[in-house]
Amino acid sequence: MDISAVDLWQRYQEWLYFHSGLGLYLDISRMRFDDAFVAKMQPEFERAFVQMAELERGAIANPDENRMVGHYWLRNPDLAPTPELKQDIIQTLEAIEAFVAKVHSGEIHPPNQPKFTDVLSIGIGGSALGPEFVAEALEPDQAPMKIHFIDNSDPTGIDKVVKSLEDRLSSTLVIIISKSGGTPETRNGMLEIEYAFTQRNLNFAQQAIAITGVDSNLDRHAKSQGWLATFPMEDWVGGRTSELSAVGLLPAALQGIDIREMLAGAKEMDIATRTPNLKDNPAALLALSWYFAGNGRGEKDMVVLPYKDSLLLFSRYLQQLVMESLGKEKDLDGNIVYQGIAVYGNKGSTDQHAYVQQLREGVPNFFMTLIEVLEDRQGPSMEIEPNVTCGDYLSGFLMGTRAALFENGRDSITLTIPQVNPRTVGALIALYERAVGLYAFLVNINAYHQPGVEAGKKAAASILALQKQVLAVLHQETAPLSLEAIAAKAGASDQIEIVYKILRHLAANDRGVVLQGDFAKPSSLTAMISAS
Ligand SMILES: O=P(O)(O)OC[C@H]1O[C@](O)(CO)[C@@H](O)[C@@H]1O
Repeated sequence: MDISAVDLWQRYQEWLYFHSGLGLYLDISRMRFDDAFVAKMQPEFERAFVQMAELERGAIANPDENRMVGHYWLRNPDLAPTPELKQDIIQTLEAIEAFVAKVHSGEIHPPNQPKFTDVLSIGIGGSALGPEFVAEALEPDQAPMKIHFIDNSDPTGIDKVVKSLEDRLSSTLVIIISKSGGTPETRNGMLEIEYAFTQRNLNFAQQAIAITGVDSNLDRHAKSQGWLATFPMEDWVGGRTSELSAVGLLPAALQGIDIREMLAGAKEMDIATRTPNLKDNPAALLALSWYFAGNGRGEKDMVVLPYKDSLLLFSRYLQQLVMESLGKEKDLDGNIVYQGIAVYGNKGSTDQHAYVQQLREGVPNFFMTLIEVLEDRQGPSMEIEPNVTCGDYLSGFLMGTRAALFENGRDSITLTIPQVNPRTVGALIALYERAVGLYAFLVNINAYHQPGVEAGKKAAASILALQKQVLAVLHQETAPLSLEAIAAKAGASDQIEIVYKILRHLAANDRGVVLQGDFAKPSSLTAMISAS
């Protein structure tokens, strides 16, 4: 499509979406679809709008897990399918606010300290990415509490957090977030921090709270240990759509972020994205663009570049939301489809000095989403050059990248918000949640399960079970054994490579295992339990 500047300006105006309440613009004019494509997609969208309305009314939209999908109810409890669910949502929100007020006032405080000073949030995936994104985007200058995260089973990462908190560990409120209440990384983080508390004679239970599914292992553990509080994570809220449940709201409120405004922004966006009319529905416009870019098969990656440092983690947040929702082997009819859209990005203009070279000139396997924030900063800016500020440069870089990409046949979407604030962040979250939901209906997949992740978890569990067997074998021997012999004795002859890697890891960590031989030739190695 070779288009003149005048026609492009026309196309821009024809496709521009503007939400006056939020001051949000969506521009898909630089996606090169034509009218025939839109006409072809129209009936597909009509179907998707009907399916979406059913989902919001409480239909089982996650057939595998036999669950409703209710994150939309969180910001408008009146939509909940039963009065009980509505009441639960309202009560949880009120409980969060009451708890946070007591923490901020010092009514709830750690033993021997007048107030909690810090929050340590331990969780992974959907139980971390939303709170991390929001903390980075919205942390107030004078936050009443500073937040820290553990979102991995990496001992060095955990040590770093503990070290940074050291003197304030005694006034740190620890939140363990896990819907299932059984995710190993989160459990490990909890045990490590509990240990750090014990070593310092601190009482973990009196500084801990849990956000988890009712009656999960974590819920029972927290209650039996007398933790400060527990907050529910409803089974109809998926991890990656949980930012506006207790998972995201409690940490945000503790940091002094206005969570009612986040909910209000999301609610306003939900209303806009419920419109069953393609051109008036920003989520449908996004889904249309994604479908066009990747042929409805994810053939192109979604690069997300917010031109605002505080939105740095948005692409990481979207990576889970989009890829865990859309990355599926089978469609709803059981056909093999290998669906998905790969998402990556950090921020502009920083990334222009990294990989944008390839985007402009290299393999054209992506489409871009540029996120623009109209307000440069609060207060006036100095002039870098006559009549030019730093923010003008950032804006110029964004427009320049958009133009340079388009010139070279690379499509882009531009999303513009007036400011990064709780309302616009809530709206962004809601916009992408709905776009993912609509796109999933278009390509006929279940966006609300994650069977692929389970396979990795099971494999990891079997490796740890094998490690125990390997150690048991070694403890029965006094002479060094070859890897082959160890694997055979552990009943895992077909797993010799894993046995080797387990032993190499144990040997590298003073775990009582000695490996000897030529390290360039693993088959020459022998292992034994060290003498000491
Ligand atoms: O909140 P949980 O149950 O600990 O799960 C954390 C994350 O793990 C996953 O289940 C994938 O392993 C995500 O979907 C989820 O957000």
